[in-house]
Amino acid sequence: MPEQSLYERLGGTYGIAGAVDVLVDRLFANAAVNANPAVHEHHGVAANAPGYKFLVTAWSIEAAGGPKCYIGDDMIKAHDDLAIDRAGFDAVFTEIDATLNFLGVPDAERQEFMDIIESYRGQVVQAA
Ligand code: HEM
Repeated sequence: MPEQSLYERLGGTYGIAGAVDVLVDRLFANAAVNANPAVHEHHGVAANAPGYKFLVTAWSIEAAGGPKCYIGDDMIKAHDDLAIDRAGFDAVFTEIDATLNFLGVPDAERQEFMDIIESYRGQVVQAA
C-alpha cells in the first residue's frame, strides 16, 4: 500500500483547519510574535482572524501535499512589508511546533511539517 501523504496523515482538511484554528488564536496572543509592530498591526486585530485562518489553512493543505486551493500571495510577497527578523521567525516556528504538540500530532508528522516551515525561512525573514 502506498504511503499516505502528509495531508492525509494530518487528518485532511478537517484536521488541518482544526489545528490552524487553535494556532492562529495562539499566534494573535503571543507577545514575542507581536513584538514586531508591523506584525502586531495585523495580528492585534481580532477581525483579521477568520480570513487569516482561511489563508493559512489553504496554504498548509497545499504544502502538505493536499489539493491545490491556496489563493493568497507567495511567501515573499506576503511578508514583504513586515521586516521579520530571525527572532520573529523563531517565535512563530516555536508556536507552530508547540501547537502541533499540544494537539497530539504524532512526532513524525510534526517533524515533517516543521521541516516544511523551516524551508520557507529564507523567504519570510527579510530583515537582518
Ligand atoms: C513558514 C512560515 C510562515 C507561513 C507558512 C506563513 C503563512 C502566511 C500566509 C498564508 C499569509 C497570508 C498571505 C496573503 O494575505 O495572501 C501570511 C501573512 C502574514 N504573515 Fe505569515 N507565514 C509564515 C511566517 C510568518 C512569520 C514568522 C510572521 C511574523 C513574525 C508572519 C506574519 C504574517 C502577517 C502579519 C501576515 C499578514 C500580512 C498582511 O496582510 O498585512 N508570518 N502568512
